[in-house]
Amino acid sequence: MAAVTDDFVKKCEVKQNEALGRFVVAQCNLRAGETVLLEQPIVVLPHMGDRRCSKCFKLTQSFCRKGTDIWKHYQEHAFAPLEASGVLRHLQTEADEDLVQGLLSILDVNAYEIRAPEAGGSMKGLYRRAALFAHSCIPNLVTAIDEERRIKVYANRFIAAGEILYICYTNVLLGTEERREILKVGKYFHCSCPRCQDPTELGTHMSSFICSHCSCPDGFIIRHAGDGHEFVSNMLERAKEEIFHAKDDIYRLELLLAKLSRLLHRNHYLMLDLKQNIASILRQILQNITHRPNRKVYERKIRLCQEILLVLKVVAPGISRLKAIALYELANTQAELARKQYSEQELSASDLQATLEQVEVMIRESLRMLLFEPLATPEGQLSRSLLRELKELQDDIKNIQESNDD
Ligand SMILES: C[S@@+](CC[C@H](N)C(=O)[O-])C[C@H]1O[C@@H](n2cnc3c(N)ncnc32)[C@H](O)[C@@H]1O
Repeated sequence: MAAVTDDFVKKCEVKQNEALGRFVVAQCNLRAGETVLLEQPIVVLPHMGDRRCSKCFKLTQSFCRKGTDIWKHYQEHAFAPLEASGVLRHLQTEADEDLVQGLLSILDVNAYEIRAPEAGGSMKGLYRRAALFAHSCIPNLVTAIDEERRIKVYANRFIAAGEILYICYTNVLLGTEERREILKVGKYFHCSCPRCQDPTELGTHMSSFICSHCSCPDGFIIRHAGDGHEFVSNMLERAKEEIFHAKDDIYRLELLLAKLSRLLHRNHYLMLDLKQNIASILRQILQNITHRPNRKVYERKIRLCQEILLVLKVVAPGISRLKAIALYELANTQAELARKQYSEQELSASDLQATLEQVEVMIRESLRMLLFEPLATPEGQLSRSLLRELKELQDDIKNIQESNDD
């Protein structure tokens, strides 16, 4: 039996209908950030093709599971009872491709992606209760999985008793057609959440094109899901390939952004993808003091973070990890630029103070969202270092104020 806290039993009710199958409803009002579930996985699986140690879950060249505690545990609690019951003998003759495929698809539909110990790696975990939450592209829950592979599910906004609890099975920064395709292929349903039904994607235009037939400065064509024009699909595929091949070449990415800005709305999900890639390369440039970046590099990163945040505020309302990180990136870059300008005497002490005070507001907002993350996650760790940065920032502001007063 998976280890769970009482939260789920007290705050949630499992219901069932034809459209969603089983789903979960709030039994009481829930505060933003309130935990509804903490649960250990019942099964953890490597990604297809990966070989991982069953004890430490690190990638391994050879299987090293035999003899570990988990091996003995499964031997005692799973293998031995199955063997004693005679089920295995039955499976050896009856288990066919359909059965195996069926079992794997049950795992795909219900399992959560777990970050593996090494950077960029991932595994899958099956959680008995967390698998019951329905999906929406504007969810009211956040999920976080810590280093012990325990899942925490919490409200991203106030939720009234009786509301259906939704997580997002896909990436909120994709366009409707892409999100729907992922859900259809991986989860076997057609999403008809309010965002999917709105061709403007809540006014963000994350799938819209620039209108080439008129000269209006803000003319664009809204793409209705399932439009299916071949030349549009081909054009998007080509753009995806070009983004892929540009890798982390910032000049190619900027050129591509300029080129695609004649075809795609500035908030189109491919434009956002490019903007995120460029912002992350700029972060590396700014972190490397030997680069001695000029003011334009800071300003470019600030602009990109602002543009990404404008979209995130709509598609990820309430508490959001993505929004918290983008806000922190923005705040951090603004503070660094202001300090640089002050040291080069381009900014007065009072202007520096005013900018740092704005930065403090942003860091507080970012922290407010990250504080709900479990400590044993990269975001939980970021929240702790943000607490330290906030303290240093406040000391800085105080010092500047005192020297201004003198
Ligand atoms: C992780 S399971 C959720 C629990 C599932 N409803 C059950 O009864 O076990 C995912 C499945 O739930 C259904 N589902 C979840 N969210 C849905 C939605 N927004 N619209 C339609 N079906 C949904 C789909 O069948 C999907 O494959």
